[in-house]
Amino acid sequence: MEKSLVAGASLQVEGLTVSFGSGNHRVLALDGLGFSLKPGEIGSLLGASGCGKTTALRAIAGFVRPHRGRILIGQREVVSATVFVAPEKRGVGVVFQDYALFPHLDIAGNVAFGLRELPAGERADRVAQMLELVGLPTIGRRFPHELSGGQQQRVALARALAPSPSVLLLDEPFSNLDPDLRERLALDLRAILKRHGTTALLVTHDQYEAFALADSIGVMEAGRIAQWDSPYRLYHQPDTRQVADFVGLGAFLPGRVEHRDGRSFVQIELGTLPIQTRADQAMAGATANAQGEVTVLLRPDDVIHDDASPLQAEVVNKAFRGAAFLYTLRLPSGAMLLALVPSHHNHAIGERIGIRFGADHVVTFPADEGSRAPSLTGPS
Ligand SMILES: Nc1ncnc2c1ncn2[C@@H]1O[C@H](COP(=O)(O)OP(=O)(O)OP(=O)(O)O)[C@@H](O)[C@H]1O
Repeated sequence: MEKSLVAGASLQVEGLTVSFGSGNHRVLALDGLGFSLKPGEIGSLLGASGCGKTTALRAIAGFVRPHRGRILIGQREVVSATVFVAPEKRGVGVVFQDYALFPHLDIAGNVAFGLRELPAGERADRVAQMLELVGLPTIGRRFPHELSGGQQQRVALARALAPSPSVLLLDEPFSNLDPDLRERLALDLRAILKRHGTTALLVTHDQYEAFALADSIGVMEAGRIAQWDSPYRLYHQPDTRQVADFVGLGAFLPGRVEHRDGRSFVQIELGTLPIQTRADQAMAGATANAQGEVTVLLRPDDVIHDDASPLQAEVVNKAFRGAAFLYTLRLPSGAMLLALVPSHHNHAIGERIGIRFGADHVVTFPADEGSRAPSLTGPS
């Protein structure tokens, strides 16, 4: 029977500041970074290259000494103005990008590496338990070079989990794997971490990896958190245009906020969109200029294909996504839009199709300045 497993601890990071170099060559890698994870929660730091993700992870692990800030693991302060606990005393496990398995040790030897204090019998039980947990119960006698990349990644995870770390840190653990395997392993890893009750922090620049794995995601910009939220809210309610740009696909269209009969609306080329929630209303109020002009974010799933709609858009491009097509559409004004349409609606490039707005929320940002054209966003 499976032994009861130790749940993770909370992780609290406050005002973490790290810089490298000096004088003109000084780089501020972390600029007052703050966030927290509850015991058993999986968080992710997501951001473009150079935004400070790896430095954050290394500071939590204890490989980098911050200039300012505090880190608490559970109730224990591991970093403050007067405290610096050595990496090996923090109870933190790390899974690196390249797995870093020991080539001369077999798989059981690798997983047993952090268990030297346990008596041999208990150690063997724990290794078996961990290999079972990651779905590789029979490979203990093989060597790392005899395993696939995905299997090596699971062994690295088993090794990191074996000493029951209070917090597990994962540094782009899937980046060496092919894209199909990545998302599947991210989902498997989430199930394993949840079963184990491990608090974990993943750093990645791949939003789909973060979406598949994390309960909460912090989008980082220039060494700080731009928005810390659930994957759903980051996608549907981004606080800033930069976050909207970084997370998910979409289009930015010009709009105008109007008020009638005590209700607010946004007028865009797709029609008049009622602003339903107080949060959306507050955002529209805060972002509109004196003329009421705003920029409206439209995700591909906000745009519905409807043959009966009077608004027609031209198919400019299409990408088959299995269950759906991602269409790039040109509106009569010339503005571009993305639409996710069930794949039995197979339209040719150049065809005109009816569309309408189909979301229950409206996300607005300050209006584009001058000649800046409406644009598409997202990695694709
Ligand atoms: N040891 C170092 N010495 C000098 N500068 C460093 C050092 N480590 C990181 N930096 C700089 O600090 C900034 C943040 O780097 P970091 O590696 O944390 O970013 P990242 O978001 O993890 O990027 P990537 O996704 O490319 O790994 C970058 O400008 C980087 O060049």
